[in-house]
Amino acid sequence: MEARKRRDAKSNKKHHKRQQAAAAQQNNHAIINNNNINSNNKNEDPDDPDWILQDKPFEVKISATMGRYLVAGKDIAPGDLILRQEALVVGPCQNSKPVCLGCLKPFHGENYIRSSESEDCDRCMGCQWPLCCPTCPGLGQPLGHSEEECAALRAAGPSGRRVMALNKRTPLYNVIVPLRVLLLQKQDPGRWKAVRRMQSHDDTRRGMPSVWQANQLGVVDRIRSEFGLQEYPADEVHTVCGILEVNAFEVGDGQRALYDMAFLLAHDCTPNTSHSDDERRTMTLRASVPIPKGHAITLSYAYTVQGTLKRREHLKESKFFDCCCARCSDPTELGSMCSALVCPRCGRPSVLPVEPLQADSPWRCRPSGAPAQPRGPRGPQAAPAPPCPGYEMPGAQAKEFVDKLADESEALDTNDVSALEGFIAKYSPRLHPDHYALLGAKHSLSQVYGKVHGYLIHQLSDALLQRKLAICRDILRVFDVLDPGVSRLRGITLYEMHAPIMILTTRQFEAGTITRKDLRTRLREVASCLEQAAHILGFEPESSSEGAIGLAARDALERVRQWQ
Ligand SMILES: C[S@@+](CC[C@H](N)C(=O)[O-])C[C@H]1O[C@@H](n2cnc3c(N)ncnc32)[C@H](O)[C@@H]1O
Repeated sequence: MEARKRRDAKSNKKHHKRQQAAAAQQNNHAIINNNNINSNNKNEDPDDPDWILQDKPFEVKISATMGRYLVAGKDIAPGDLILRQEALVVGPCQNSKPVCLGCLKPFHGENYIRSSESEDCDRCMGCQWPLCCPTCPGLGQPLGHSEEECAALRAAGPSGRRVMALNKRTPLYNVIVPLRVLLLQKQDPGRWKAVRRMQSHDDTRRGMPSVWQANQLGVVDRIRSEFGLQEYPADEVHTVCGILEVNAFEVGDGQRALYDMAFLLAHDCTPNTSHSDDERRTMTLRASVPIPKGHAITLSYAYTVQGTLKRREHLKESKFFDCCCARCSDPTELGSMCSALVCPRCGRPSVLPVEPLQADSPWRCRPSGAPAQPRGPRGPQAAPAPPCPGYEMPGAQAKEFVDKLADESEALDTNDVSALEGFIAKYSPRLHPDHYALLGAKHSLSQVYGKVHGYLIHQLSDALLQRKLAICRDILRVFDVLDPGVSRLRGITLYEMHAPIMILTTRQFEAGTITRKDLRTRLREVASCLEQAAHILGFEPESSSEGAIGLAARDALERVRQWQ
C-alpha cells in the first residue's frame, strides 16, 4: 500500500535509480502469476470467500471487520514466495515532480537527453507532456504513455504545456494514474474489472470534506472540465480516486501501482511478509516469518518505525479503518516500548497510553520493570527503584508532543550527522531509548556513518565506529520485534553492522590489543552478520540498491571466510 516508508530501506530506495528488471531467488513451485489467476477453474472467483486456490499458498477469506483478506493455505516458511504479479496500472505518486510519462523517470542527471538546448525537455508531439527523450521505451506501452492516454490528454488542447518547471512538484501529475485507470475500460476490460473489485470507501470519504474536495478540485474537475473528458462521470472518477487511496502500493522511485490479488492483503503493524518490485514494477511478496496454515497473510500499510498514535492516525485518515492489531492494542507495543516517554516525576521511561486504541487516551507512568535511570546499571546489582509517585498526562498534551516530534524528525536532513546526533541528544532525556523518533534518527545514522563526506568508513575514529556499532545493535534489537525475520530493515542493518566490527577488529589486532582467539571470535560475528544480510537481501531484485547490498554482503562474506 502507499505506506510511508521513509526510513525503511525500501523508502531509501526512492533515492536510488533502478536500472534492470531482475527477480531475486525464486521458489518456482509457489509462483502465481496473472495467467494462473485467470484460469478457467470455475471455483476461482476471488469474490467468493470460499475460493480455494489450487497449488497456491493462500486462500481468500472474508471477515466482518476486514472484508476480504488472504490466509495461508499451508504452512509457509520465511523467504517462501507467496505471490508474484505484474502491475495493473502504474504512474506517478501524488504531488510528484514532473516525470517522463513514458518511463516515469524524474528529470535530473542522466535520466533525460534534451534534443534541443532551447527546450526545457522533450515533449510528446501530441499532448505536449514532458518525456525523457523522443524514443523513450515507455511510449505506446500499456503501462507507459499509451496512444489512448495521449489522445485523452490532448482532447481539449495539449494539456502538457501546463507543466512548466521540471524541478517543482505539480498537482497536474495527480490526474495521471486516475486517468490511466479510467482508460482501462476501453483499453483492457479485464484489468478494469480487476480494479473495480477493489474497495474505494466512497461513503466514508464523502464524509471527509478535506479528502473529497481535494479530489474534486485536483482530479475530477481537471479530467472532466480542463481536459474535456466528460464521458467519465464525476462519481466514477471519485471512486477511482478512492480505489487508488485504499489499494495502491508505493513502488519504484516515487510511483504508485495497483495489483490484482495483492490488494487483498490485510494490514498488520507487525507484518508477516515483505514485498519488493523490480524495474517493470512486477511485485514479489514473500513470507518474512513462518506463517502457519490458516493465519492471515499481512503487510503493513504504515511505516513500522512509527508509534501507535501516528500509525493509527495514518491508517484512519488514508486507509479509513481503525487498526486493532496486537501491536496497536498493547501500550508497550509488544514490549518494544517504542512510544514510551520519560516520566517527569520518577525519571523512568514508562509513560504510555492507558488505552492505546483510543486516540485521546490519557498517558500514565507504568513503571513495572523499568529502572529509574534508563541507562543505569541493570541486572541483579541494580538498586530497586522507588515507586513512581504517580504521573498522568492528558491525551491532548501527549498528542501535541508527538506531533511536534513528528514535525521535527520529518524536517531532519537524513544525511546530516550533526543534525541527527543533535536531535538524539535533544530528545533522549524525554524519550525511552528505543522510542521510534530516536530509532528513526539512529536508522539514518547507521547508514550515514561510513558513507557521507567527512564520515567515510575508513575515516571514522574508533569512537565513531563504536557509535555506529552501538546504533546498529540498538535498532536491530527493536527491528527483531517490530519487523522480524526476512525484512529489509534487518538485512540492511546487519550489513551496516559488519563494517565497524571488521575495522575495529583489524585495527586492534594490528595494534596487538586483541589476541588471535579474539580475532577469530570477532570474525565469526562479522560472518554471521554478512550471512544473514546476504540471505535477506538476496531476495531483493539484483538491480535495486538493496539487491546490490545483498551482492556486496555475499562478496564480503567470501573474503571473510578466506581470512578465517
Ligand atoms: C487494500 S484493502 C484490503 C482488501 C479489502 N479487505 C477488500 O475486501 O477489498 C484495504 C482495506 O481493507 C480493510 N482492512 C485491511 N486490513 C485491515 C485491518 N487490519 N483491520 C481492519 N480493516 C482492515 C480496510 O477497510 C482497508 O481500507
